[in-house]
Amino acid sequence: MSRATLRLLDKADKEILKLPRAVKGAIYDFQHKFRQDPESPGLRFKQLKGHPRLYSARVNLDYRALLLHAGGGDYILVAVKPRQEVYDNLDKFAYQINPVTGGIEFLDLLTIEETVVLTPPVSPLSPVPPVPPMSQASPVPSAPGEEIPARPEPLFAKFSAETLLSLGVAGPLLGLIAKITTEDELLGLTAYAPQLTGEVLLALYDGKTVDEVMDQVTAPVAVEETVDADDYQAALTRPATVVTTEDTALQEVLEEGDFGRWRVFLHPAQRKIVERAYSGPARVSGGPGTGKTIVALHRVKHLVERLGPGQGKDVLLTTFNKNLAADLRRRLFDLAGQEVVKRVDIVNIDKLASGLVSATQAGSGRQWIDDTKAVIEWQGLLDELGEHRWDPEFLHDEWSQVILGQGVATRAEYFRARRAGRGRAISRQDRAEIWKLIERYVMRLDDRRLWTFRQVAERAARLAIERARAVASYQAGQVSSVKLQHESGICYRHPYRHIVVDEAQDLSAAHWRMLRAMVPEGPDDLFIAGDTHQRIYANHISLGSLGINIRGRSSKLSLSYRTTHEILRTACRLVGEDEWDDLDDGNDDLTGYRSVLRGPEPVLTPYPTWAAELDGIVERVREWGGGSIAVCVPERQMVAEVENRLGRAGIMAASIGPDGPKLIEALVHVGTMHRFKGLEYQRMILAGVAEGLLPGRRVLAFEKDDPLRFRRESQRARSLLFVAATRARDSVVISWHGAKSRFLP
Ligand SMILES: Nc1ncnc2c1ncn2[C@@H]1O[C@H](COP(=O)(O)OP(=O)(O)OP(=O)(O)O)[C@@H](O)[C@H]1O
Repeated sequence: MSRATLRLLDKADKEILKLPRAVKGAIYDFQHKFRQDPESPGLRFKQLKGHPRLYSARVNLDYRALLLHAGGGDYILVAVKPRQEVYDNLDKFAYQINPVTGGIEFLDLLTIEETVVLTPPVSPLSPVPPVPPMSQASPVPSAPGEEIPARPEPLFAKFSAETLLSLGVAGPLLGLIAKITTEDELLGLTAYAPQLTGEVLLALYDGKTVDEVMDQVTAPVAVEETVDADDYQAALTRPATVVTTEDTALQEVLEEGDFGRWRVFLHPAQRKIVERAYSGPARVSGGPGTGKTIVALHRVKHLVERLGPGQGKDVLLTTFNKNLAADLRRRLFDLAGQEVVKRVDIVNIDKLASGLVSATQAGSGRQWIDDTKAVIEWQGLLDELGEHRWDPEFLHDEWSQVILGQGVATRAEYFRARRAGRGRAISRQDRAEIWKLIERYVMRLDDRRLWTFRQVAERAARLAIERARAVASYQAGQVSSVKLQHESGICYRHPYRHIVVDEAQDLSAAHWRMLRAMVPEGPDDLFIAGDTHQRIYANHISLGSLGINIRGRSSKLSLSYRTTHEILRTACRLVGEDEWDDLDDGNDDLTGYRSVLRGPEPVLTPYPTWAAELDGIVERVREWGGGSIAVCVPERQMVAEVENRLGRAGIMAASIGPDGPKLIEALVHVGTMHRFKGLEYQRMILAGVAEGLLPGRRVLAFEKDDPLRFRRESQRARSLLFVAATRARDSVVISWHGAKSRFLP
């Protein structure tokens, strides 16, 4: 017989991971032999009685692999079980093409029933030892005269079988679902049920209506075409069939356990976004932990593979800071290997801008400063001038966002410039005054040989635009290639064929103008991942007005893979009822944002003083003992205070700098909320969440005089809190001293 393909089904790995080491080793040899020739006599490959598509094959003396035949030479590994268990339980295996999603599903009712009977631990991912199946559990006999307690109402009694099926719940599980009465039983079921069944049931259990579940959970993964219930070959190619690719090393998946799952099992909603062909710029949004970064990485791999062999760096992958860029590089390497990484420029946005500018020698001999230092310079200037009408942050934002961001070059242009999202309206007279102050400020920076990153980005945008124009003239045959001698070398094409952006919500207008000019307009040019609820720098932009038209090419992810349902619910309350933009001229919200993970409720703890709160942090860290722990605080000097207090208690702590944690192996990482962008911890303490700290006193000062600005700054403070709370995988503690922050429930 000819060679066969073998893919691993999502969730099958969870049971396989619990098998004895020797069996896992034998699976390695087995898959190799099977791919070479399934009919090889040693494999004892045979169809299982009563299951036209289900086969067994020998892994070793005692274990058999269960394989689902998808047609031709294509097989899916759905389970590995003790030999006798397979033959004794043939009626406990079921498979289908889900009529709603068109994806292949395998149901190991044996494992599911075992898990449901036991009241499992809180997390559905926790390993569960086997116990007798539900059908065999006998009711406890009651003593004579003792009242028989009423059996609780099954959780899903009010939903008809038709309703559940229309939402995509797997038919073979309906009988068991009808018996479920507790949350623990439900979590047991969702641990091994097909993904959509679990998501639908948990959403209903959490109180969503059938219509909401249809819109938010089912519709995003439903297929448009009519599903042929027997065409497994067609089903195999659909995003809803969650399997490894044919060439994935199964052994690696099995060895890495949960850590490697993002590489091989994309959620159908994620896979659709990764593989779609877009006619222009596309954007993916979604709450924290929904896998936007994972999707961006898979998208890069997809684009590089589609480009075919080549030498150059055709794809740019960029993000907000250096630390995140380093993480993207590591992950892309894990996902796609060196050959793909070689084709991708992975660099944070300011480095990309400064690289362009340095190549032209512009700004040489200058020191480049960040926003914090730039605001200090503003303060210096205003003090010298005795100017009190405008505050330094306002002027810095006005200059950065309106003037540099839009490439405004003259006073006249500034009078006409759009100030969308900048808060209070300003008069013509105000603009004239502000323009004068900005001229003074730029002169001050020049005198001091300083350059802000905002200026660098603006210069980079101008250079990229000039270069794009030159390329266009060359391509139109108007200029010879010799004339195209650019400061950074000869350019006869745009620097990149595709650009993928992560953490898009924090890029400035100048960054976007630069990126737009670095890739030719056309199919799949820009792929943008971000969440405006997590915007922690003051960059409000509208992609459309910057030449990036994402209309009709936006998608949203809503299932969090990171945080538990409980943390997510609290975090959403922190965000409040405000309106959030969608990076364009519309609004975004967190509708449908959910998690199938369960855990303890976040703890909210008041303290009388900061000293008492510091003691509380020490106690909590001691109680947790280990795992990855972080403490985040609203202000910089509090970082050192937490670090010192932990140090005095003999707990090794390290602060998080602009390039990430200074000592990765420290038990506790401590940082300001800004530093937690993109990071992930098992347990988090959010300390100092008090009025006057979050929102800070500076923000509170605007409450009366400038309500628009107050709203904007409060929104940013809320975002900080939201980002911090959603870094935690398992537990969150929020504490404060004095009056608790108005953002807390
Ligand atoms: N399909 C998947 N399978 C397994 N794990 C996943 C999957 N998608 C995402 N994850 C995991 O979920 C976590 C969050 O993913 P990711 O960082 O991509 O989310 P995000 O939306 O970019 O989050 P944030 O907005 O908070 O930065 C990561 O640990 C990631 O490995």
